[in-house]
Amino acid sequence: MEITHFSCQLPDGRQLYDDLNANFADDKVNVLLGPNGAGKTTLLDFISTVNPRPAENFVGFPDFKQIAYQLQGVPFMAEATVFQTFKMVMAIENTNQQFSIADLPDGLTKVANTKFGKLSGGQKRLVIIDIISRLNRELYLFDEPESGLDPKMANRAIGKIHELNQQGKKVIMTSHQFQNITSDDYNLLFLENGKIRFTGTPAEFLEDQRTDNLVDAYIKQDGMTG
Ligand SMILES: Nc1ncnc2c1ncn2[C@@H]1O[C@H](COP(=O)(O)OP(=O)(O)OP(=O)(O)O)[C@@H](O)[C@H]1O
Repeated sequence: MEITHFSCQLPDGRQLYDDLNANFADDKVNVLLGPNGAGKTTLLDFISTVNPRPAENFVGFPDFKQIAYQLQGVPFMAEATVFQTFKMVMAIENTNQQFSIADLPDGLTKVANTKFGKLSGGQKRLVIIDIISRLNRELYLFDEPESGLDPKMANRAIGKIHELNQQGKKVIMTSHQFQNITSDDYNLLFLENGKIRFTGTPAEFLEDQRTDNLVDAYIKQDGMTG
């Protein structure tokens, strides 16, 4: 999957993307990094076709029916319980699986009968990530999946995303909490001032910025064009 020579201006005239080129690895979890307002979420909107996706600039991405997208917002009914929400999605997906409370992931069984609207922000995010991970798609997009999660749950969310990729699914996520993303199974793409400024593994990012700390590497990269 690649984006080639993509430019886009915002309605107020700001140049959000300026001849942007990006290469996404199929066999790694792609992590879009970059400062607030750089355009990470909007890029996921284009990839997912929430925003119309120009075919000449977006090459090798699956059709929207083959994409699952975890938006930052909350897509489920406030009045349905967690268990009903899972059951409903499984029924729509036509998986023909029997789904019981015991099938809910750790951390959600105790709120199985709580209404979705009454969950905490982090619990809502956990439900969304778990449900999305159960869908059968070619490409999964996650927008700041660890945001608002406690460290244990954040690790679990990242673990699920990593597992999807290990099962052969393509994954692109955005993140501001990448300190624990250190293995070669990740492909970092640093977006800033309209272009992808760096692409490579965490180890390559550290080497590029001559440091042994990913946050330092991020700040140094940000300082180069910011
Ligand atoms: N349809 C739109 N109309 C006007 N401005 C828009 C539109 N879509 C995006 N923007 C602007 O584009 C910029 C990039 O937004 P985006 O949400 O993609 O950034 P981001 O990198 O995901 O930021 P963050 O890390 O803070 O979530 C913002 O300044 C936003 O206001």
